[in-house]
Amino acid sequence: MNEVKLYLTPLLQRRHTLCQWQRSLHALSVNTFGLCALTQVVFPFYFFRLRIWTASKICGTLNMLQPLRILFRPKWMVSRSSASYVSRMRHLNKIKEEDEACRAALQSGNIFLYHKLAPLLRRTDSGIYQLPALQTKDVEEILEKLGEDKEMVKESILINCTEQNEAQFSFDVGAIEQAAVEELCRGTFVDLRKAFFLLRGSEAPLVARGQALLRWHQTNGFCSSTGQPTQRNQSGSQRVCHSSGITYYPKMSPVVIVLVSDGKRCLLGRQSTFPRGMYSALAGFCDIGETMEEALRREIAEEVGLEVESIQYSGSQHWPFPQSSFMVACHATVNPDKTHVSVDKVELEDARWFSLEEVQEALAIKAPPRNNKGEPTVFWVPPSYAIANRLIQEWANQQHLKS
Ligand SMILES: NC(=O)C1=CN([C@@H]2O[C@H](COP(=O)(O)OP(=O)(O)OC[C@H]3O[C@@H](n4cnc5c(N)ncnc54)[C@H](O)[C@@H]3O)[C@@H](O)[C@H]2O)C=CC1
Repeated sequence: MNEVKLYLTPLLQRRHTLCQWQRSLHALSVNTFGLCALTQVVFPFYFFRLRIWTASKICGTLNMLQPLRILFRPKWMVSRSSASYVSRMRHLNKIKEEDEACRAALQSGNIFLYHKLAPLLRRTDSGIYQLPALQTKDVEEILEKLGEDKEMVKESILINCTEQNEAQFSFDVGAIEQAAVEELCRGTFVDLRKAFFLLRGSEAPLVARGQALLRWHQTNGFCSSTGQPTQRNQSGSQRVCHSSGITYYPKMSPVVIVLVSDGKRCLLGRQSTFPRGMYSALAGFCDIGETMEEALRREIAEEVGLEVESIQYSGSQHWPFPQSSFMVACHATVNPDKTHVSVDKVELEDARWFSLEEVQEALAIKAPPRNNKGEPTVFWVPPSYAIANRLIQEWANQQHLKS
């Protein structure tokens, strides 16, 4: 039930980003070259290479003159100085692995506060919500002011590091009175689902990552083999049971999410727990030992009784609700002569084919109109931060280019 709430207020605007156009052109180029063979998956290597090619088409011919080696690099490696990226990743890895280095990094690092897994947000004068990054000494001061042991700050969990190599940590103050911390920090602890709507850019994935790590530590305090307490390393990248020697690492459950098309329409489904009128791409957890392609084909067969003919990788996303999932997003096609949908009513309330016009209308909705009970009254799709939205947007762009 909670899961549905994240879709209630789609505040963020959908943007036709360069990436989306690149992906659309990429998809079109794949079709043009007749590469819709059975079970075709575009691996990240090939995918990124084509993305760079399509970006060059859009931006003019200049990029085409880049040295060939650039063509084999992902986009983020092209747009950034690789030296700074490499040094940042090496620095991050060092503080992740070495306790002493991590303790030193914490002294000058940034800390994001959570209260019982709800992140602290601060509203700026211009009404924008931000994730306040506190310094370690600030957090120590807050703890002391509230009569707590300032050493508690050492329980912070490493999340990432900034472009300036400053380490970023998450720290849960759930044992302390919420209002007192909010007052001292001039902020509010907000449920993560709401925070996802309020934050912009890279702050949403960052806050989700911080929460996912805190949640994992809070629920993995004991060894499942011996029942003994597990001990974390300084960065929080692992927990060890010294009795059995077992090391535990934070985990994500792989989920495949797929937008099925018959060439002209796309298939969307809804669960009974979704808000009224909302349809999404079909998703399902991978079974152990399955490949992504096997999971995708199985889920589509189980949920809607269709056989997938071709698969095209689109992208991925860490999804923190209700617990960490690793969403692998794909487009898939079915034979246009075999499109009869038979819905598994245990899994889905409904699934049906939608035309480009219907999808475009749904994508244009910022916030669905509601009846007097507050229920949406039209067909709408998940908000832009969900990878389902990206798949639907990509499909619509591709259809638009085809027509
Ligand atoms: N980011 C996005 O755009 C979207 C994300 N999702 C996410 O994808 C995931 C899967 O979607 P649904 O299948 O609709 O979810 P669901 O929550 O309806 O789960 C379906 C079934 O999978 C099983 N299950 C639950 N947790 C599992 C786990 N960790 N490993 C293996 N099996 C598990 C349970 O039997 C459950 O009934 C959910 O976490 C959902 O939040 C779904 C749609 C869009």
